[in-house]
Amino acid sequence: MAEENPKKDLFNNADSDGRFNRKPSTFRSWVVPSSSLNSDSASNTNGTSPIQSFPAAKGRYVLYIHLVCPWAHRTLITHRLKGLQDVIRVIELDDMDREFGWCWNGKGKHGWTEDPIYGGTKYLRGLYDRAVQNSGERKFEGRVTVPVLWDLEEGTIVNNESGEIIRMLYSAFDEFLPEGQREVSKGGKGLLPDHLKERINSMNEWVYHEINNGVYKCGFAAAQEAYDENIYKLFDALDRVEAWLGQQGKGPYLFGEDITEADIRLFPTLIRFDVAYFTIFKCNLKMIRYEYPRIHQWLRNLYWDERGKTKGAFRETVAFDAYKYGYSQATKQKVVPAGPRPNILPL
Ligand SMILES: N[C@@H](CCC(=O)N[C@@H](CS)C(=O)NCC(=O)O)C(=O)O
Repeated sequence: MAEENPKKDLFNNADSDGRFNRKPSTFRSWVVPSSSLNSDSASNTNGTSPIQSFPAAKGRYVLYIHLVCPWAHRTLITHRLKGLQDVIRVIELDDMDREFGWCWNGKGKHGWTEDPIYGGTKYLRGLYDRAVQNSGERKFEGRVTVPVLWDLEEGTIVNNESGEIIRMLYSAFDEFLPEGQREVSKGGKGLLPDHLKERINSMNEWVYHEINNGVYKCGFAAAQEAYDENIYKLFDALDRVEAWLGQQGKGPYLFGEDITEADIRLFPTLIRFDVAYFTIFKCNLKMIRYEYPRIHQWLRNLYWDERGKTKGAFRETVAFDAYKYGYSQATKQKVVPAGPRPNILPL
């Protein structure tokens, strides 16, 4: 049975030295506002697929996600925060097969058992194959990851790098949104305002390496040295966020009064922390709820949002039970932990 004895086990996440190394994403094109479309293609720096510009359009693009994945989660939060529900359709994968990867297994709210757009395949891999077949290859040979921004018109993947997808969602589709929801109308209060861009970029850098990806370097470590090398860096970085929130003074968000990209990128990791990374990924020197009072407050402000700033974009995209199950599955543990309870404390 494939589940018992896969030819290639996708749940073996560490390299031969026991370390987890996240590979660069393969598809790196951009959707741009239709008015600024430039037909030139530049060659890609990582030598994979060429970088192209795709015109923004309503109903043309689809975002494929899985609720467990924190990288997909940031795209889902942004999609919801921006109010893009009628512009970009979201399709949820509901399971992971050890040999063939992300799939539809009838467990999602729609009960899909195959790709709801093209049919014929139950695996996201089918879409990756379709994307490369358009450029003459037979099969996609890299890692099949979520999120994916798919173009229905050209039948290809525009981009599968979450950090880039969220940046497209901030403003590329604004022409289809009411004036008040456009990034430009928000001035200095947008998701990535000019005056904060440099500081946000520099925070992204360490948060990505030490926290977003740091939890994976601990959780997928298959050698003691690999775990030891990363666990202290992770908690040093969390200490740094705790101190950061102290210096910010008024908060309640990482850069003050308004939600920015920095919050969107940190939230998916920290909402999973106590319920999955602490228990299943052995990121267990401290718990957010007991040992990081400022981070805990920041997290609950976003989740419970009593100020009406989030439009439910954070809380309604969270799936605690899926995290407990999904990370247990990804680390080949047969038993799913029950706690901690509650999944998140009230404000
Ligand atoms: N750089 C990518 C990483 C995405 C990623 O690694 N997603 C994971 C799920 S959390 C995945 O699809 N893993 C499947 C695999 O590597 O086989 C991004 O940020 O979009």
